[in-house]
Order: sequence, then structure tokens, then C-alpha cells
Amino acid sequence: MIKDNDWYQEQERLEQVRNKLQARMDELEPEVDGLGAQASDIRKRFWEEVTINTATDEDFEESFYTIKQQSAVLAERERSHKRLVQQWNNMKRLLASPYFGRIDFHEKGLNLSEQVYIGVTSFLDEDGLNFLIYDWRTPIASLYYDYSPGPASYVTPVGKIEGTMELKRQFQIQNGQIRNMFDATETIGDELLQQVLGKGADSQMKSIVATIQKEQNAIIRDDHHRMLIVQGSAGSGKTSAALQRVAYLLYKHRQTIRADQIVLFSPNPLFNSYISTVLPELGEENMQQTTFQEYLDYWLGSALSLEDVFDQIEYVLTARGSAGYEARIQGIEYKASEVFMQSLQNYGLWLGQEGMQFNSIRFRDRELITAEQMKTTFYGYDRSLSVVNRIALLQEWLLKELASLERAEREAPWVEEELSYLDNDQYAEAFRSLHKEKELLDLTEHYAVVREKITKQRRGDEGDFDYAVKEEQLLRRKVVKEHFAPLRRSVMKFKFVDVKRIYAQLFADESVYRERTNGAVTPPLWLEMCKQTKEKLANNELFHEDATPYLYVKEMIEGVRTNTDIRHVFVDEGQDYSPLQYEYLKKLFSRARMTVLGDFGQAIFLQATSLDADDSPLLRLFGENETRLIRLVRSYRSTREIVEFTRLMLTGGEGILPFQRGGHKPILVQTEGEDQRYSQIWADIEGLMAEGFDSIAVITKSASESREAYASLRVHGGGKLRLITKDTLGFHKGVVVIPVYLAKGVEFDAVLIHDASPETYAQENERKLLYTACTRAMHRLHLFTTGEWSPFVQALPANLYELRSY
Ligand SMILES: Nc1ncnc2c1ncn2[C@@H]1O[C@H](COP(=O)(O)OP(=O)(O)OP(=O)(O)O)[C@@H](O)[C@H]1O
Repeated sequence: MIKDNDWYQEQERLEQVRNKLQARMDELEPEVDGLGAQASDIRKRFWEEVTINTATDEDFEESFYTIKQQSAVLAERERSHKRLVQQWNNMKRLLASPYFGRIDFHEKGLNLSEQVYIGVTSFLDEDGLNFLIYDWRTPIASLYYDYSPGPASYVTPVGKIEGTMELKRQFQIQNGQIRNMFDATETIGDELLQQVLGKGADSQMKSIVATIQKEQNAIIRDDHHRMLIVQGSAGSGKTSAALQRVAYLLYKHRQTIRADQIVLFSPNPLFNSYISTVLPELGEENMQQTTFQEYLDYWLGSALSLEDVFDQIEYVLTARGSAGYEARIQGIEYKASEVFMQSLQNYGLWLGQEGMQFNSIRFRDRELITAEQMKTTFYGYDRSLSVVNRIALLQEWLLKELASLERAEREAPWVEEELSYLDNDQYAEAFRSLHKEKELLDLTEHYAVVREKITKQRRGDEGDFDYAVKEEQLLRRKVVKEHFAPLRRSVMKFKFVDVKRIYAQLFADESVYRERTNGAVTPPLWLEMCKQTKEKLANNELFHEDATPYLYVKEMIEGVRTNTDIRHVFVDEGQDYSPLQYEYLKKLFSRARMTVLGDFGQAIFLQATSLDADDSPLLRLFGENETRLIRLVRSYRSTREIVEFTRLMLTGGEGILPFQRGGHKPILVQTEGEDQRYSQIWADIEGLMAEGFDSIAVITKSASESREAYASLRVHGGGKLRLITKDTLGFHKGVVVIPVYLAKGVEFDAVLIHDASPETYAQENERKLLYTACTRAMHRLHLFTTGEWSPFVQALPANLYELRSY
């Protein structure tokens, strides 16, 4: 129990700090304005201050230096201005709620204890030495997250500091007033966390700096491993930890890492918008956000039409029973497997010996360089060279060949014809550029130009003995060069490699496939699978499951693209990526560290990778010594009742621990027929809204089920309903209908499962879909059926839910 006197003292200190903040802001304001004005003034008058004089080399040099100097002054002013604005903004953010924690730490060997107040950014007293507020990312602040009162230590760049924590206090401060204050005894944050978690869902994620848990702090501050893997149950704070980790890295390495050197791969564009405010809330710029799909589209999308991951999962979920379904499913699984990845690598070796496919270079309906010539040249190079190196040599050879073919082409009859088609303007242009070219080369020509100017008479080229001949030669050169330019460009872009055929020929009958891949095993429906793949390719289309392997093969031949600027890669929902995709990311971001966060319990795509199984390819990606695995088992999102209900849907889910926040048991609603279902869903939605819940989701298995539910619910009164599709870019509060795979990573106050019957969730891969859908709920969970319950629901003990029938 906190004493009145403590309240009084804390409020008093709070006021002092706020006054100092305000005073500093007032002090800074004119400086901020002044520097801003100066910078914009310099920008406006930039060209007034410099005179460009090119009369002599010296003049030119001088002008050049003036410009350089002037822009250096401008850049410095702009930098100072930016720094000040940031300081000012930081203080403004602190003003309403300067800190959220306090620890009193008695360092061993010293005879006094320090009061450490922790907030979203540091604030120093005027002397510049005394921290009135410590940034939550400072080494000393880690005490707050890692310890309860008692012996404690923290690590600084100069070593470990030991001592005793004498007090740990948490605050809720709003508009400059302490609303709540707790002294923690054991685990930190329970009371504060209770309050935070009890609130409603938001359309945007919030930062969790005030209540980071110890195991999350380990993720945030890990700075030693090349690969950090986090396997955490639904709602255990993986995404939150990832975002605070970004903020931590930006703070700790502020001299060396910029926000745009960090990239986060997220499950879908909706999720991007959901998390986009967390870092700005913490005073940091957002990292880059993308999806793997965007990468694929960027590198392959111009040549082929790619199926996206959502269309793929929609097919998996809705096309069962249709022709070719089983083969396609086997294909999806196989193409995401490590066996296939290995077979691609072996295929690369085979290609080094035989089987390369090239596109001949054609020009005006002629084959200038045939595919056969390329093949012979390619396999004529030293075979100990890698495929990539030999392709580079071939590219060089092709460019040389093109240059000599281009020379020969100048005499071709079509060139002559083309010359006669040149209109006057083109001729005049050619004439001008011809003279320009000559001017540079030819002193006499230079003289002629000057004379032409002085006498104001166009010079007579007639007097020039071979000028007409030269002119024609130059024009021919120009015309042919223009026609050859696209050929050169396409060679530079490796268009001479027929990647499509190279990829397609892998899908031959089993014995051929084995021969080309050093004996890789094939799935039972291999031939059907090959047929499907090749049919797609013939239409210049790619199944989603082929996109990464295709890109992999392409880069195996043309060389790997790398992005060395990126220093940290974050992969959220990491269970949904295949080993090949990880291999690809590792190569692409060759200098980056990786943080992968995911939950195998939510692996709803077929190309899933376990994050923490002993044989997980992820654990091997960077090797044991460079890898750390952290498991999170406590679920913070949902009430205890919801976690107890959902965890038993998973095999082995008993290990998931609920945070002690009580609520209602999930409700199972069984209705007579469809009409009854929709009126009941709508009645429940209205009831929930009346209780004050304003973020409610009706979750379906697929997009087609979403469309159906949306249409029916609108008939039953749901005018304010929104249908979320893969093209929806942002979230708003309200009632939405959404397929589960788009609800990944996000949360709602209340979730209504549209159809929890065995028709929808019965297969093993549907177990995780139902689990993922139900775990989106923070406070309330209702499930509906018009008949039986899904076996995953039936298997749950009856005391975990409430049953209603209509
Ligand atoms: N330490 C914490 N303090 C306050 N809230 C927390 C904390 N950890 C997690 N939460 C809250 O729990 C919810 C779930 O967190 P988050 O989305 O990060 O979990 P997740 O593991 O990524 O979930 P999922 O895998 O289900 O998408 C969020 O509302 C988040 O704010």
C-alpha cells in the first residue's frame, strides 16, 4: 500500500519535472524557429549567394567551391534544426506522461542509492549530468524489466554493475497527473498490466514499454546473435517485442544504424498499417515494411503473372474435391520442402555440365546469335568455373559479338533504306550531332564553326572532300546503334538465359528428375504435379509455390542479388515461410542479422516451417553458435477463459499459460438454420456493442465464406459492417467480416466464429485455422454452428464454455 506522503512527494516531483520540461521547451522554441527560418532562408537565397563564372578554369573552380561551401552550411543548419525539432518533440511527448517507472538502486560499494525514473526518452537537468528521466533503453533501465526488489545487476559497455534494488514503483500518469501508482513486489507489472490489458482493442497497435515482461526484454535487448528465433504462443507479445526491439536497436546503435536499414517482413499489407504507429509513438522513425509477395512481384512480376499467397490459400481451403486438387497440395508441400531445396541445388550442379537453355538473339527476323552457339560457348568454358561466372563470361562474349555484328550491319540494305526515310528534322538533328561530334575531334571543324559564326554563313560542306561520305557513315552508325541498343540491354539483363525452360525441364518424369537432381525423391502424384506446373508456365503464369524456387533457380544462374545496406531483417509470422524463402532472405540481406518471430501453432499455410523443433531448418540457417531460440508461453491478449479454451485445440497446447485476467467463458451458439444463425450473430454483435466493445470481427475460414457471411449479415441488419479482403489497406474500428488468414497478427475486442461446424474445420490443417481465428479475441469469443460442432470444439471439456441453442 502506498502511503499518502509518497503520493504527495511523487506528485510534487512530477510537477517539478514537468515545469523543467516546459521551461526547456520554451527556451528551445525560438531556437527551433530561428534555425528553421535560417535554413529556409539559405535555401531560398542559395543562388543569390553564388555567382557562376565559367570564363576561365580558375573561375569555374572557384564557383564550384562556393556552391560546395554554401550547401555545406545549409546542410549543417538543416541538421541542427532537425536535431532541435526532435529534442523539442521528445519533450512534448514527455510532458503529458514523463515516466512510467521508478527504481531505487543501491550500487555495491557506494553509500547512497539512486532514484531512477524511466520514460520513453531521457531528460537531463540543466547541469547536463543529472538524469531526471532515463530512456527505457538505457542499460540501467533494464533493471526495471528484469528484476523485482532485491539483489540485481545490469550490464554496461564497461562491465556488470551489481547492487540492490530497494524499490520498484510503477506509475500511470495522464495529462500530468498521477492516476495510479503501484509498488511491485514480485513480478513486475501485474497490476499495471492488468489495467493495460483490460482496455479495448485499437485499430493500431500500441507500444508496451511500460510493461515489458522479463522474457520479452531478453528478445528486445539481444545484441549478440546473428539469428534470434522467437517461438511464442498466440498473443504472447512477439510482434510487440519485435517493434520495441527495433526501437532499442535504433537507440543503441544510433550512430551506425538508420531506420531504413531495418526491414520487417509482415504477413499482409493490413498488418503493416496495424503496426505503423508504434515506432513513431516511441519517437523513432518507422523501419521499412514489406511482404515477401512484394519482393516476388518486384523481381518476377514483369515477366510472369504470379499467383499471390492469398489466392493460393483460398484454393487450398475451398477447392477440395476438384480435379487435380491432391496433386496441387502435394506440389505446394513438396516445393516448400528442404528436399526440394536440396534438389534445386543439385540441379544447379547438373546445369553446370549440361542442360542449359538459352534464347537466341534475334534481329529483324534473323537469328544473330543462336541458342546453340551460346550453349557451345558456355560449355566450352573451363568447367571448374561456377555457372554464375561462366554466364558472366558468356554475357561479355555476347556483348563483344554484338559489337562486331553491329559494325557489319551498317552496310546492310535496310540501313540505306532507313536513311532515306529520315525526315528533315531528323536529318538536321543528325547533322548537328554529327558536327558536334566532329567539333570535339577535329580542330579544323572547330575553326569552321567559328568562321561560320563570324561570317554568319552556313559553311559549304561541298568543299570538304569526304565529308558527305563521313556523314553517311556516321548516320549509318547512329541508325544501327539505335536498333542494337535494345539487344545490348537485354543481354545486360540476362534475357539470353531461358529461365522458364530451365525451370520447366526440371519437372520431367521421375527418372529424369532424379538424374538431374542427384536422386531426389518425389511425391506420389509427381507426374500430375509436373503437368500442372508446366501448364501454368506455358501461359506465362506461376503458382505461388513456384515463385521462390523459380527466383532461386534464376539467381543460381544469373548471380545472387544482395542488399548489403540492410542491417536487420525481422520476419513476423515466421512459421509461414519455407526453408527456401529463408535461404533466399539470408543471401539477399547478406550483411543483416535476422529476428524471426512466429508460432507453429498458427501455421496455416502449407509451406510452414517449425521454429523450434530440433530439426528446424531455421536453427541451422546460421549455425548453432550464432543462433538463439527464445520461447514465449504466456498469452497476454486474451482473457484466462479464452486461453484455457483455445489452447486445448492444439496438440500439446497445455503448455500455454494465460495471464491472470478473468472474463467470460467462450459461448457456443447452436441455431436451427441459417436465418437463425445470422439473426443471432447480429443480435450478439449489437449486445457486444452495447457493452462498449467497438472492435468486433466475424471471422471466417476463407474469403468466399466471408463474402457469403457479409451478404447474409447485411440482410439481417448489418449496415455498418465492413468486408475485409486482401486488397483492404487499413483497419478502422467497428464490425468487420474477415477471413482468418487476413486476421493474422491482429486482434479484436470480440470475435465471432461464423461457422464452427465439421464442414469447415475438421481436417488436421484446419485445426490451426480455428485456433488462429479464436485467438484473435481479447475479451469475448462466440462460436456458431447450425448443426454439429467441429471435432476440435467437441474435444474440449464442457466446463470451458457456455452452450446456447436457438
Ligand atoms: N508486456 C506487455 N505489456 C502490455 N501488453 C502486452 C505485453 N505483451 C503483449 N501485450 C499485448 O498483447 C497483445 C498481443 O501481443 P502481440 O500482438 O505482440 O502478440 P503476438 O505474439 O505477436 O500474437 P499473435 O502471434 O497471436 O499475432 C497486444 O495487445 C499487446 O499489446
